Amino acid sequence: DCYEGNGSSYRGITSETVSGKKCQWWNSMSPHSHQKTEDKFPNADLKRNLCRNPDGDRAPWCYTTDPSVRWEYCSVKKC
Ligand SMILES: O=S(=O)(Nc1cnn(C2CCNCC2)c1)c1cc(Cl)ccc1F
Repeated sequence: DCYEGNGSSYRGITSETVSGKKCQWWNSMSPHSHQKTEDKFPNADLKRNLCRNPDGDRAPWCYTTDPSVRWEYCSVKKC
C-alpha cells in the first residue's frame, strides 16, 4: 500500500520502519515513553503498532522497538 500527501490520512497496516525495525505499540510507553496517545490524538487512528502520522510530519512514522532509536519513518511508499 501507499500514502497520499503527508500520510496524515494513511490507514494501512504497515508496522515496520525504513530500517526494518518493528514499530512500538502506540499505547505502550516502552521502550519509548511518549505523548502520542490515542486519547490525545483521537482522530489519528493510533491503533496497535501501525504506522501513522499524528503530528503532521512529512510521512507515516512510528516509535521503534529499538531502545536506541526513538522513532523512524515507515517503509510505506508515497502513492
Ligand atoms: O518525545 S515525544 O513524546 N515524541 C516525539 C519525539 N519526536 N517525535 C517526532 C516524531 C516524528 N515527527 C517529528 C517529531 C515525536 C514528544 C516530544 C515533544 Cl517535545 C512534543 C511532543 C511529543 F510527542
